[in-house]
Amino acid sequence: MYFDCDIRKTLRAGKRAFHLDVRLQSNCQRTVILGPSGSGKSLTLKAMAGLVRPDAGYIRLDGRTVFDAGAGIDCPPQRREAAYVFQDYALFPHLTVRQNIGFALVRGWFNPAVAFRREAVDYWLETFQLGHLAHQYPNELSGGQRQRVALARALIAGPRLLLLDEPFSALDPDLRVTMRNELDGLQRRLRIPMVMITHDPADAAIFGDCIVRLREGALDTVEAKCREPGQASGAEGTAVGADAAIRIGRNRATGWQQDSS
Ligand SMILES: Nc1ncnc2c1ncn2[C@@H]1O[C@H](COP(=O)(O)OP(=O)(O)OP(=O)(O)O)[C@@H](O)[C@H]1O
Repeated sequence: MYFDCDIRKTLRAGKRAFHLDVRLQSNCQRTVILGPSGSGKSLTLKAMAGLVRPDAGYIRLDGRTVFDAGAGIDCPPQRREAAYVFQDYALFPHLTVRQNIGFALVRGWFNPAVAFRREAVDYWLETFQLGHLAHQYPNELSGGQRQRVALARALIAGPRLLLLDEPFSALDPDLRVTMRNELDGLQRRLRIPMVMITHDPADAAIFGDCIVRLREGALDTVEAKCREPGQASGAEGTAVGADAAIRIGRNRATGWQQDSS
């Protein structure tokens, strides 16, 4: 299983509470999470990355337990071997392209030096055709170049899972097509499993080996593209295909509710 999560979390803002209650396990190379705004997509992905701490449940990534509320396990994000790429890429504005990419290789409080050289950084600069931009800063890059830097920074640490939060939303339509094709080719080449949040049906068509729909903090539907006819699917079931299996859990009445307290 690339991931296996059973998480619950309640977030409160004033008198309202949002309840996330998601159980999901998948061995699909490419999983897409869809759902209306505010349905809990980012919270789910961030919980997997270790950026949001669930109140209860567990998270296993590639067979390794990175969070288990009952057992008191909560690996910090940098030890989860899952790379999270933010919607706005979250590059460090004061670091060059080379330093941004090298950041994941540096331990402690120090940023990589401007002249930071490592074979791995050179490899990713070349892979993403960023070599000629190595000394530029994020505000001197185009949207597509920034996205490539963010992906290179995510991949350099050799993650077991790539978590992408709307990776193309900041790009104009033409560039979106280009970068979608680039990521498609890269993922096929590296065979790195990924989970992507998107609103764009074109992303789901390309990357959705499994498509998970969330609604009001809970699982709504799951589709596995290569699902064999007649196999179970629904709120409690399993959809299994040739190389894809996804199991989905309860779909309780969750989401934004008036807090009665
Ligand atoms: N820190 C917080 N405190 C209170 N509520 C929060 C907090 N963070 C998120 N929420 C609420 O949790 C719900 C789910 O948020 P989430 O970011 O996961 O939505 P999403 O499905 O990713 O939406 P979008 O597509 O708009 O990014 C939202 O209703 C949001 O307002």
